[in-house]
Amino acid sequence: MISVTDLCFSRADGDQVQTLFDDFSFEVSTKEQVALLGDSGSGKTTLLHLLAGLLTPDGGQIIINGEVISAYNDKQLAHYRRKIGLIFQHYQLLDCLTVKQNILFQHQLNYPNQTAKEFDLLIEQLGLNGKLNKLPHQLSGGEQQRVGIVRALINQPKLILADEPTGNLDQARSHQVVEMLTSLCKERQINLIMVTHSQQLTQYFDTVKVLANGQFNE
Ligand SMILES: Nc1ncnc2c1ncn2[C@@H]1O[C@H](COP(=O)(O)OP(=O)(O)OP(=O)(O)O)[C@@H](O)[C@H]1O
Repeated sequence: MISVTDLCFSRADGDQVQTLFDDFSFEVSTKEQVALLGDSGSGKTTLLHLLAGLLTPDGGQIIINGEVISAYNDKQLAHYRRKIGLIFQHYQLLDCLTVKQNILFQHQLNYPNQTAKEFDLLIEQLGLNGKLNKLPHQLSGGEQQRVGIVRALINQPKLILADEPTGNLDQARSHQVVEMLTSLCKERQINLIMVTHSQQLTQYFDTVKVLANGQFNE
C-alpha cells in the first residue's frame, strides 16, 4: 500500500524554481497495478524517483507498505531501495557482466549466502534460457528488457516502479513485455507503477492515473 499525503517538491533550474508538486495526496492499494500517464514534463519520472527514495520531498509524507520513507535518512533509504524493483527505459544492464551476472548482482549484494529462489522459474517464464552467458549487447531490446524484469523480480519485492520500460521497443514487443510484467506482478501480488506514453498499454492495468499540474486526473 502506498500513501502519499501533502507531497511538496520543487526543482531548482538555474535561478528559476519549478514547483512540481504542491500538497499532492493519493493512495495506491495493496497489489494494485497502476499505469501512470501524463504529458512530457508533467513530473512522472520525478514522482517515481520520490517513491523510490531517490529524491527527498520538500514536504509531506510518503508511506510505502508501512515505511515512512519521507522521514528516512540516507542509510535507511539505501536499505529500502534494496527491497523494491526498478525497471528503466534504457535497461541499465552492466555490459561487462553476463545476463546471469546482471540478474544476480544486486541479489548477491543483498543476500551474499543465499541462492535466488525463483531464478530458474523466472528464466523459464521469460524465455531467457540459452541467453544466460551472453553479454547485454548480444541481446535484442526486448530480451534486454526481459532481463531487467527478472532482475527486478528476483529480490521478491512488494513494489516495482517501471519508467517507460517499453520506450525503446516496437508495438508488438511492448505489448508482450507489459503483458508479461503485469501478469508476473499479479501472480506475486506485487504493486506495480509503470510510466508509459501509450494509451493502448493501459489495458493491462487495474488503474490509470494521469498526472497534470501536480495532481492526478483519473
Ligand atoms: N535533474 C533535474 N534538474 C532540474 N529540473 C529537472 C531535472 N529533471 C527533470 N527536471 C524538470 O522537472 C520537470 C519534470 O520532469 P520529469 O522527468 O519528471 O517529467 P516526465 O513527466 O517524466 O517527462 P517525460 O514524459 O518527458 O519523461 C521537467 O520540467 C524537467 O525539465
